[in-house]
Amino acid sequence: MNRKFTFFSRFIPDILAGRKTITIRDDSESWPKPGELLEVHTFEDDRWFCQLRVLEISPLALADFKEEHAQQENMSLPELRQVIADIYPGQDAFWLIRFEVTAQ
Ligand SMILES: CC(=O)Nc1ccn([C@@H]2O[C@H](CO)[C@@H](O)[C@H]2O)c(=O)n1
Repeated sequence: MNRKFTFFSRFIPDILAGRKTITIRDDSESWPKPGELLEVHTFEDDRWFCQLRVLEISPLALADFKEEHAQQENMSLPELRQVIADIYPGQDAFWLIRFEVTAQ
């Protein structure tokens, strides 16, 4: 049984088109392992929208966010910093999860 993972629905188009290939999460979502398949649902209404394979999970501090990470989110670096500050106010230690879409 593959585990469930959620994204805010505003990111669905970028994920399905392969423009967003990473997500940055806190410790509570640091459990995915490379190779694992995730059944991905919307955060808002729990609707399945794709399956992802985890390619990499690695620690990433706020101070180490780079343009390269923003590109993999299909955002500018200031946008990415703002998104993270909105979702995770006051936090500075994260996990980078890199993925590929395996079904949609
Ligand atoms: C419950 C909960 O935290 N859900 C999240 C958390 C994060 N993200 C996105 O991952 C990237 C880096 O965080 C950004 O694109 C975020 O918007 C998301 O879609 N859903």
